[in-house]
Amino acid sequence: MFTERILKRVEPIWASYLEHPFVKGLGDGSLEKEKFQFWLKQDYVYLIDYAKLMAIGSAKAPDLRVMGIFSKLLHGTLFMEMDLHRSYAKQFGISESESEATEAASVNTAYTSYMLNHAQRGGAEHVTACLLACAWSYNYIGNHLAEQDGALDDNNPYRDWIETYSGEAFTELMNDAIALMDELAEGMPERVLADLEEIIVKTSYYEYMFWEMCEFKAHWDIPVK
Ligand SMILES: Cc1ncc(CN)c(N)n1
Repeated sequence: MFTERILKRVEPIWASYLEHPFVKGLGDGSLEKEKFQFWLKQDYVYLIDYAKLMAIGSAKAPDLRVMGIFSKLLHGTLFMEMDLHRSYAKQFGISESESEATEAASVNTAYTSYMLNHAQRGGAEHVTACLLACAWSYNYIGNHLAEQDGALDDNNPYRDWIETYSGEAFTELMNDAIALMDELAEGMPERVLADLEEIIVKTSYYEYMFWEMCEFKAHWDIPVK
């Protein structure tokens, strides 16, 4: 299976997320509120562009069934995953319009532009490669954090985050994305598989950079005089 080969390649990158202070802070509840608020707003606009990937995937789908899979992923992003953000935003005093109007920071812009560029230039298999690390690595993080002592205690403010990304609904979407990747990669020449692998590795690096961006609340921080 193509995704088995992928997992071997990206797991060391994903393991580094578990050591990242932002991710550790989600797990033990020590993450500063301001850093989480930064993630919440940046991730909201990230997910708007991420959902557009699936709309592109639907348009490029080889048949109605695959079109339906992209559409399910799109619906899950807008109305399941983003509900988590809306619920946290309410808790943290951020309005929906403020979240939606957030200016994407530099790393966020680079990451979504990278994915949308490859999705527009390639076929449905490239679109799927673009969205895979995002879904899969959050589930990987959610599952690891859920196993940690105290992570799911009532007094961890990030418990809902961990429960969502390790939960059944998100796992189902991730499994759909993995199965779709394997199906579309089947029979593709090595040249194409190498391109797909490159996209998944690069998006995995972008995932790390996104955590780093949120840890330092980095925006477009160039000291212009
Ligand atoms: C940056 C990022 N990467 C992944 C996910 C999980 N869909 C997310 N919400 N945000």
